[in-house]
Amino acid sequence: MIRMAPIVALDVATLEQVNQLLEQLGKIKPQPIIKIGMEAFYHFGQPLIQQIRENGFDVFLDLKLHDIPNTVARAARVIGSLGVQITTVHAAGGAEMLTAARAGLIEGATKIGAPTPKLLAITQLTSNNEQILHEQQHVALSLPESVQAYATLAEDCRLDGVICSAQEVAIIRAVTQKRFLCVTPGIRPAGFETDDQKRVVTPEQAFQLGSNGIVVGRPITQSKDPIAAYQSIAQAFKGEN
Ligand SMILES: O=c1ccn([C@@H]2O[C@H](COP(=O)(O)O)[C@@H](O)[C@H]2O)c(=O)[nH]1
Repeated sequence: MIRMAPIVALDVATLEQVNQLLEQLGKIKPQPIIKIGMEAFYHFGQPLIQQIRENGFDVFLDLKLHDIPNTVARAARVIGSLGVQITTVHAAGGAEMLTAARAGLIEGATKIGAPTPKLLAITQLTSNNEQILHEQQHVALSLPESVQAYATLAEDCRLDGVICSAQEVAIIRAVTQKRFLCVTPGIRPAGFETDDQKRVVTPEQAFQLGSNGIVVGRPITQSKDPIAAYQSIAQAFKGEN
């Protein structure tokens, strides 16, 4: 089974913070994968991706595309040409949108002669729970059923995997091929604040539950010692690059 090194979510607001974290994380071997989300990308854009790649990190560009198929295909084409390793779309966009995202990504990557980034579908955000699903989204399925249905849809559209909570990995494995990836945010080492995350697990639990990769932000980036925080999480998850 693929076990990636923990992915660090670089959700910070200033270049000073970015540079400090990259300098610290650059000392770790194997180097973590760096996740650029909306905040960092909207602030610093493509030059930041370039900078991170030049520093030898793999990049997970987490822009969670969700729009009409044509718009998503065109955006994915751009993302495919950026040389990133992983990117995301919302499964809720439906089959036509997911297929368009994949096609756009392949086109963009082919244009620059790079490998096509892994495309992962967001199932249900780890900040959602049953109550939100039923009372605000008016979804009749249970949360695990909804996640499982989105995983099946993503696999049918030939995506590489999904973003889910490690709590749902087993039910996804029950209906997907072995190579299908389950990458899991909502990670909190024991004793940490859960913040806005609802479906949380510890790094140890994520490993036991069979997650292919964990995404960790605040427990590392807001730590007084990000290197020690990363290392302790990496030891618990036992990922590789
Ligand atoms: O369902 C999802 C999808 C994406 N995320 C992203 O992961 C990190 C988690 O950060 P923490 O600080 O460890 O909570 C963040 O960038 C989210 O955008 C997610 O949490 N859940």
